[in-house]
Order: sequence, then structure tokens, then C-alpha cells
Amino acid sequence: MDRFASVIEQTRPRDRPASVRFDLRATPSKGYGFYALHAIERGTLIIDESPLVAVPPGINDASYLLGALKKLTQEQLTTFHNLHFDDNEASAGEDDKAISIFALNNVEMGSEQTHGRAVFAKYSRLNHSCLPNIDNSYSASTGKLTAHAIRHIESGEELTTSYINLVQPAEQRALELRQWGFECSCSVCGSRDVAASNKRRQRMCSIREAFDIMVDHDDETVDPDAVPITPSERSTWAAELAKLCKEEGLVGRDLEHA
Ligand SMILES: C[S@@+](CC[C@H](N)C(=O)[O-])C[C@H]1O[C@@H](n2cnc3c(N)ncnc32)[C@H](O)[C@@H]1O
Repeated sequence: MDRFASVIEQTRPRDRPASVRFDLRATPSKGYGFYALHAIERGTLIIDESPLVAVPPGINDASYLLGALKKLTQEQLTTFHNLHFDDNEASAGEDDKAISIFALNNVEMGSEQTHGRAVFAKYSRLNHSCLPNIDNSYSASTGKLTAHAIRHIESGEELTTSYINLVQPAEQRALELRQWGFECSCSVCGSRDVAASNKRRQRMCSIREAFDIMVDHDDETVDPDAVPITPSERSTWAAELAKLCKEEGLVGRDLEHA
């Protein structure tokens, strides 16, 4: 079985939450990606899976990962080795390739990496977008990562998530994504309207930063650098932020950063 056919085999419908269908295809510029086979309503559960391999918080030692891989079944190991890897590592030894696969495909489990990082058979196939249609949530009690549609997804649309904080201007997003080893070719970064989007995100950042140094007029614990703000000023700025988020189409977790 070639690499592509074997990947398709691993993502057969029986492994997915009932009734949501998507398939893995080559994208024009991002390697493989998942595409919806029908329209998906906002809020729909799309992926529900346990990690293939997980590394607990604070462990940076490659030997932990290599030891964990030894405990996988042959089928799981094949799934892991079929994930995206850096072409420069193609001729590297087995261990270096495994480390590169983990580095390029790992996902934070819980915010602030409370539960470490893991690689997933399906979720790790999602490409990044600066206007994603999927967000995830990790449950420590079930040990599973779930991914839901955060807006309506059209049939044929690519399923995408975000790897970074999106409330940042394009240059800062590009800088962060470069650490993941790629130049973003998502619909926002590749669009003719990138300048308008950038202006909105810059303004969102400025408002967020301003909120960070502001305190209520009647706050007793006054920080000398803090700028006093009245409740009416606060709500004017919050309304502007909400309007900018709506114009940008940013929903879900990104609102936390706004
Ligand atoms: C976690 S993998 C995602 C799935 C991968 N495309 C595959 O073929 O399995 C991350 C890699 O996908 C590519 N990628 C993801 N999002 C991208 C984007 N917005 N623009 C360009 N490349 C992207 C980059 O090569 C990145 O290192």
C-alpha cells in the first residue's frame, strides 16, 4: 500500500464521530489536508480521538518520545510514520525522523500545555489557517481531544485549525509560523484583502494591549503605569473589539486573545 492509500485507510468513516464525513487530499501548497464531504453545521463534533503518542509537560528529552513509540502497535507506528515530516529528514535515521514528525505534528493538550503535547492520527493532519473553521478541546478525564466546527463549513471546504494566537498582525503571525517551519498560505495570508485584515488585527491588538494597562477609576490597587478607564469607555472599546472580530470572522478560542 502506498503512503497516500495507507493514510486514507487510517481515516475510514468508521473511526469518526457518526455522520461527519471528510477525506484526506493533497492541497495545492500545504501537503495533505482534510476536506469536508458535505456541509457541516457550526458546533458539530468532527474529531474525537486519543493521542497516538503523548509527552507529559516539562519533558524535553527525546528518549521519552522514542521509548513511548516502542510501546505502539505496528499499526499505530505506521500511522505515526505516515504523518507529515521535513523532507530534509527523509534520509535521516529512524530516531531523527520520529523526532521531526513529533515536532511538526504535536498539539497542545489543554491550554498552557497543562497535560503536555501529543500527536494525533487525525487532528495532526489539519493544516493551519488564520481564519480556521475548527477548534479543539482536550479532556483530561477521557484522555481525548475533541474538535468541533466553530462556523458553518461548506461541502468541499478544507478543515483547518489554528496553531497560534491569531490576534496579531500578519508579520508576527508569520514569524511564529516560521518557527513551525512554513510560510502560511491560508486564505487570509494569500488574499488580496490581507492589508485590510492586517489593519483590523493590528487595531484588535492595540485595544487588547490598552485593556491590559487600564484599571477601573475606582480600583484601589493602583499600578503607577495603569491608565484609568470609565465603565462607558470600557464598553465602547469592547464593542469595537466585538465589531472587529465579527468583520474578521474570528470566533471561538481567538476571542480569548481579543
Ligand atoms: C501538522 S502538519 C499538517 C498536515 C500536513 N499538511 C500533512 O501533509 O500531513 C503541519 C505542516 O503542514 C504544512 N502547513 C500547515 N498549515 C499550513 C499553511 N497554512 N500554509 C502552508 N503550509 C502549511 C506545513 O508544512 C506544516 O509543517
